[in-house]
Amino acid sequence: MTKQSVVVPEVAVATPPNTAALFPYPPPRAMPGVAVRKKYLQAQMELGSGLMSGWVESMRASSPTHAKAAAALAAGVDDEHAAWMAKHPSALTMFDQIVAASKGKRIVMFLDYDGTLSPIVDDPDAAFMSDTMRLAVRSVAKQFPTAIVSGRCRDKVFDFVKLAELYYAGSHGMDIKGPAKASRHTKAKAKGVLFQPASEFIPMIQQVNESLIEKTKCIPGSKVENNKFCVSVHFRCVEEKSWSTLADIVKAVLKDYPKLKLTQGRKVLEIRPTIKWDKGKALEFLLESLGFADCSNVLPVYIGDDRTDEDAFKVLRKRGQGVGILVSKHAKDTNASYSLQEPAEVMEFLLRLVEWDRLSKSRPRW
Ligand SMILES: O=P(O)(O)OC[C@H]1O[C@H](O[C@H]2O[C@H](CO)[C@@H](O)[C@H](O)[C@H]2O)[C@H](O)[C@@H](O)[C@@H]1O
Repeated sequence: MTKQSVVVPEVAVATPPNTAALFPYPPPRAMPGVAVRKKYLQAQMELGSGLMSGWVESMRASSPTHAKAAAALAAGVDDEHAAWMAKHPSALTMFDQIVAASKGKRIVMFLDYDGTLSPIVDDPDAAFMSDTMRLAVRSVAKQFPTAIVSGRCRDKVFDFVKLAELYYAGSHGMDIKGPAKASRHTKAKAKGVLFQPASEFIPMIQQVNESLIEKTKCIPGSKVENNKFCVSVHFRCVEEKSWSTLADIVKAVLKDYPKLKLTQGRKVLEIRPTIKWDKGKALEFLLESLGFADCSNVLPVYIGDDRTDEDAFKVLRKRGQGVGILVSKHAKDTNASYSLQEPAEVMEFLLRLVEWDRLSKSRPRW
């Protein structure tokens, strides 16, 4: 399988069955105010404008647990949230409509890790998944081909999930591997799949990682994480007054590496190769590997909580196919159609899906 063989289909956006009356697909944009503000912040980040205030504002916005977000909520953003929920209804409430859309189709599950299968915690090395969540994911993988799509490096996310029957796309999709253990979904060609479109960047990422470790030592609470094809600089435990200094340091290091770019996740700055590859491309690659390129009889379900998951939600919109579910307690501009509040709800959704599939005798089997 080569990178060239991955085709981004230019299909018209269609409406999945049984959902149109309730909410349009693709879903309407979230509140204009939020969308405009996010576009402004994104533009600043993408242009590398040097407007450090923009970076810091974006860093502040990177987690809605921030005191200002809480204050905004208290100040009556409830209506805004209700409006957002109407546009991105709970995947649990809309469960029947979601499964109705899968009639005659094979479901393929894509699951982000941090914030989706495990709760967000201060220490990235302690983001463990519960045993009950692991059992739920294992049950899902028995019924449907299932992939974990994470910003973490593949080995690390595997160490957390510990399920050999899954597909893994680590480093924001830049490191894809098929199941190590056979399952009834494992076709010979899909099992062997291994794709690393950014291998040439490994030495550069290693250099940047070392340089960042050295240069961020002066910022208490910061943490640099080597994710093999990308690097994460965490600021969750950094005092807010030091955020702009941290952003300055990261940007100064990156000046010497024009082939790397800076993006942002939940209280983390992410350094990635400038190649056109992301979680959305990984989703398409995996569907193709599973034999679903240009197929209408597949329903990809993608669940994620972060900005990087938006690339996958966008792909689903573009295909006019599939279900994007954002994990968030707060209103966010998103391309997902549905929402779930937290990992506990993700688990409930997965278990309902498994139960529903078991009881649906007429479902296509692998
Ligand atoms: O794509 P994901 O699986 O969601 O990975 C994205 C990043 O997740 C991790 O960081 C996030 O979770 C940490 C643990 O809860 C939290 O401390 C941190 O603030 C979050 O940003 C991971 O450590 C990063 O390397 C991933 O890029």
